[in-house]
Amino acid sequence: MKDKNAHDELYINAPHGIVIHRDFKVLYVDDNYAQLFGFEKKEDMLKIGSLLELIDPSEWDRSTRTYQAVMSGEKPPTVHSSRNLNKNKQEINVLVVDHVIEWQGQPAMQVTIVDLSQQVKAQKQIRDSERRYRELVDGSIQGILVHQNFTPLFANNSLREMFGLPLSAKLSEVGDMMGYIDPQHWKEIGEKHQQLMAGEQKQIKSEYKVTHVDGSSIWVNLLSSICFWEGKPAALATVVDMTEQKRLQQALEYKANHDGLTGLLNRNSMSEILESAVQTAKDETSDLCCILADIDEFKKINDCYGHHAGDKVLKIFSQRCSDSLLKQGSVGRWGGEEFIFLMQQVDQIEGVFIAERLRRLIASEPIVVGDISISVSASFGIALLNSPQQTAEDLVANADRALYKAKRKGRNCTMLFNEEDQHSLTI
Ligand SMILES: Nc1nc2c(ncn2[C@@H]2O[C@H](COP(=O)(O)OP(=O)(O)OP(=O)(O)O)[C@@H](O)[C@H]2O)c(=O)[nH]1
Repeated sequence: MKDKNAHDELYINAPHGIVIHRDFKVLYVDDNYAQLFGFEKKEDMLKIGSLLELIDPSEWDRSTRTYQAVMSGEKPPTVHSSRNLNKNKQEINVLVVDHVIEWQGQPAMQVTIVDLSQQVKAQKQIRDSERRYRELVDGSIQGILVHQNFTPLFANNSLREMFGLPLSAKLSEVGDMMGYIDPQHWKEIGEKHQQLMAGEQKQIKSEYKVTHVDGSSIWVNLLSSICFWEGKPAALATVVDMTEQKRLQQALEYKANHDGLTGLLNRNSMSEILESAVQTAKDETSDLCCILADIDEFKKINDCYGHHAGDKVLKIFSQRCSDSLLKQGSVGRWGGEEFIFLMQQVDQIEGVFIAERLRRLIASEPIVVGDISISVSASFGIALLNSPQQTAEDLVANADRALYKAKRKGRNCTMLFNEEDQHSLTI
C-alpha cells in the first residue's frame, strides 16, 4: 500500500506545462514548459525555430503526421507518451495531451505536457531491482521455495534442479510438494508446518529425504519461515542439497559401528545394543538371550593356512551366522574369533535351538578358501537375563562362562549357563 501511494503521488505532483504552436513554431509557452525543457525564461524558448528541436529525431515523422492529421480533423486530438530532448539534448519522458484551439484567429495546437521522467526513472529502478532480485534468486545455489500448505507458489532454478523439475514446468503442474518428501517425514513435517504458520515457531530447521523426479533419493536441509505472498501468509523455505554430506555421515557412522573385516556390528555398537536390550527386558519383564560363539582352534587355522585364509574363514563364518539368524536378533564381532548374538523375547529353549542350528550349520559345510577346504567348528555359550539386578556385563560374563564349559567339554558343542557356573573361571 505504501508503495502504491508513493507511486500515485509521483503522478499527482508531476510538473506540467503548456505550449501553443502552429507547424511547430512556438506561439505561446508558459514558464513550466520552458523550464521543463531547460530554458531559464519562456522568452528564450519563444526564440527557437521549431519545436521539433525538442523532440527526438526518431519521432519527428510521427509527430509531424500526427500534427497534420489532428489539425485537418482526420484524427481526434490524442493523449500519448513521447520521448523529448531538453535544450541540453538530455532525454525527458512526457505525457502529451493535444488540443486544437484558435490562436489569434487561426487554428493552432495547444499541447499540455506532463513530465514523466521521474515515473519512468522509478519504473526503471523497479524493473532493475526486480531483475537483480531475479538474478540473485535464480543464481543462488540454495533452493528457494514458497508454498501454501505445500502447494508451490514459487521455486527458483536451484530448487527445480534439486528435485528434477523441468525449469519450464508450470508450478501448477508440479503438484503437492509433500509428494516428493519421503513418507517417513510426513507426520513431522505436517506438525512443524502447523507450528510455523500458527506463529509458535519463528524458524524451523529440518532434514528430509526427498525423491527426485528420476526416482533417486536425495537428502535436503530445510530452513522455513513465514512470508507473505500476494497478501497471504505462506512458508518460505531455503533448501540445501546435503546428499553427499549425508552419504559421508552415513559412511562414517557405518565405519564407527561395524567391524571392518566381517561387516558385523562391532563390540562398541553391540555394547550399546546390549545396554538398551537389558533395560527393555527389565522394563517389560521379557526374555533376553545372549549367545557367545568362539571358533574352535582358530589359531591352528591361521598357522596351517595363513592369516589371509583365517580372515576369509572369519568372513564366511560371520556371513553364515547373520544369514541364519536373519532378523531374530543382533549379531556382532565381540573379539578376534569370538561373536555375540543377542535376542529379545527368546527363552532358554529357543536360545539353545538357535545356537545348535548355528553350530550345525558351521560344522556341516567346510569353508572353501581358494582351492583349500577348511573344516571349521565353533563352541557356543548361552545365558539368559535372570534377575532385575543383573547388568549387561553380568549377562555377557555368564554367556562366557557357558562358552568356557563348551570348550572344556571338547568344543563344537553348546552349553547353557546355570547358577553352579557362577564362580567358574572364564576363558
Ligand atoms: N586371521 C585372523 N586371525 C585372528 C584375528 N583376530 C584374532 N586372530 C587369531 O585368533 C587366534 C585365537 O587363538 P586362541 O585364543 O588361542 O584360540 P583358538 O586357537 O581358537 O583355540 P580355542 O578357542 O581354545 O578353541 C589367535 O591366533 C589370533 O591371532 C583376525 O582378525 N584374523
